[in-house]
Amino acid sequence: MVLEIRGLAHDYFSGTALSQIDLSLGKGQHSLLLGPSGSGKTTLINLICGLLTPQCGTIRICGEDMGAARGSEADDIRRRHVGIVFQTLRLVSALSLFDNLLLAQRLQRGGKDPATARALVAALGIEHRIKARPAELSQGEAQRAAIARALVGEPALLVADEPTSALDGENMRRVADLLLENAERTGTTLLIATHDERLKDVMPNVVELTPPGAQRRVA
Ligand SMILES: Nc1ncnc2c1ncn2[C@@H]1O[C@H](COP(=O)(O)OP(=O)(O)OP(=O)(O)O)[C@@H](O)[C@H]1O
Repeated sequence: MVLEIRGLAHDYFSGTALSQIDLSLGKGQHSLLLGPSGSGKTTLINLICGLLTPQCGTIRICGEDMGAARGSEADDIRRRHVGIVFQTLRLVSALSLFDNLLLAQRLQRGGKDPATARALVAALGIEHRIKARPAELSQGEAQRAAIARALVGEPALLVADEPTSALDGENMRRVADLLLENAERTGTTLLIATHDERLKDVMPNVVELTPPGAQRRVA
């Protein structure tokens, strides 16, 4: 299994954010993590990425125990196995699009592979913008750059946080297709966290997340 979550729960001082989450995704499987605002999507992503420590339950990524990992150990598991498309994209503003990709490769793989990075930007239709800085990109180009940055290290698991909520129907479809096509091309397992119900039409495998207390389906 690329991602295996069992009995995961998380409380903040303000109350319970997640309770009894079970989720398994194998290589190349894709799933939508669908839930309204406050249902715990970001909390779950942060737990999967090792940015939060689980209070209860287990998280394994490619067989490695992310839930028990601490600090640099969690960073290391994330770097080796997980690509993340953040809602706010988080490209490095001082670097060109291409240098953002080479930096991500170096951090994730310990070396650069310009040919792979170039092939990816070509596949995403932004090859002509590789020298541009993030501020010079359109919103759609920046979004594709963020997808390229997340995929360029060839992660086993790609996690995308609300990649489409701000987009109109046509662009929602484009971004979803880009994520799916590129994840399929690289054999990457894909988890999209969103409250955007429109994505149900594109990704049939849905894990519903509702504010704590409700039942979740095990994928
Ligand atoms: N750092 C925190 N401290 C206390 N409570 C928090 C914290 N982060 C989130 N929460 C609470 O936990 C619950 C789940 O929040 P979370 O951000 O995971 O939900 P979400 O589904 O990602 O929401 P949104 O779609 O609005 O981003 C909410 O009730 C939220 O108020």
